[in-house]
Amino acid sequence: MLDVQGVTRMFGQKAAVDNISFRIDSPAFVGIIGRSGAGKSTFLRMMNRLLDATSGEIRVGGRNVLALKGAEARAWQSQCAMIFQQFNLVPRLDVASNVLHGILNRCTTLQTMFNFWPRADILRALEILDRLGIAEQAPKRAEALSGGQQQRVAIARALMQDPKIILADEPIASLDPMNAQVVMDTLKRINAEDGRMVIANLHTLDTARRYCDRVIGMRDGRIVFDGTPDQLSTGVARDIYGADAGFNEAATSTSLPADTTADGTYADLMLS
Ligand SMILES: Nc1ncnc2c1ncn2[C@@H]1O[C@H](COP(=O)(O)OP(=O)(O)OP(=O)(O)O)[C@@H](O)[C@H]1O
Repeated sequence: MLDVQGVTRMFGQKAAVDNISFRIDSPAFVGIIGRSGAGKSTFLRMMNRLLDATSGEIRVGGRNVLALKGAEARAWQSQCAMIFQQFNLVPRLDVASNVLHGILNRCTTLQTMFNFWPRADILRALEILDRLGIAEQAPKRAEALSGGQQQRVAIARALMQDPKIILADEPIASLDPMNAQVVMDTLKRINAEDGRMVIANLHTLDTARRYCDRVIGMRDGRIVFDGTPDQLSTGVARDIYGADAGFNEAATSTSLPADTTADGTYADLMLS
């Protein structure tokens, strides 16, 4: 399904992503973990063609998507929708229009200028918002929503593209644990119900363990771990994060403890 072969991205003399290879054969939920600067975002940005690779291939359905040009490259970008830590919505625009922006590249300039969308597309956007539990927010400005709701709007916009793959670059890094859980549950549902592959860069081990079928650990641009969440022991995590013997897993936790209190006291620490 997805075959990454020897992908490298240089910035000057530095390899941000250094000759990485892996295959994903099913529409799995894959987490990429590693400390800040490990190369996680650079990889996702290459996959989505926001950034060119220096060398290597990413084969999907037999073709190398890194070599696609023009309209074919744009078509590929629709098939692998990306969501970002900062949501990247148009803040002053209503939620429904933000979702419809997922199909911007299929619309004429006039349609976009006058915010005119075919009825069928509007209905589909509302259907997607309803599925994600935020239909009642459709007429509101995006900026009026909470972070968790905004990220669900961004997921709805991605779904509007009907992508095969969803790339999520630290989708919960700006959210409190409660909203983080809602967003991760949403991504998991889309993965399980629709069979869309999800590849998510994650800062925290507990999230990777809880949601992923497979975890890839990156360090200094290289893959240093590729396995199941069960295989992600504290020792392995220590290697991935380049931490010393004093490494404390709690320092990468965003989970809600069972006894989270009404005043919202919980561990909200990340290793960066
Ligand atoms: N445009 C750029 N120009 C120069 N260096 C860059 C550029 N983008 C990324 N880098 C470098 O490439 C390396 C990998 O960065 P990248 O953002 O992919 O890491 P990351 O694992 O996603 O980290 P974070 O979790 O902080 O986002 C870092 O050393 C970074 O400084």
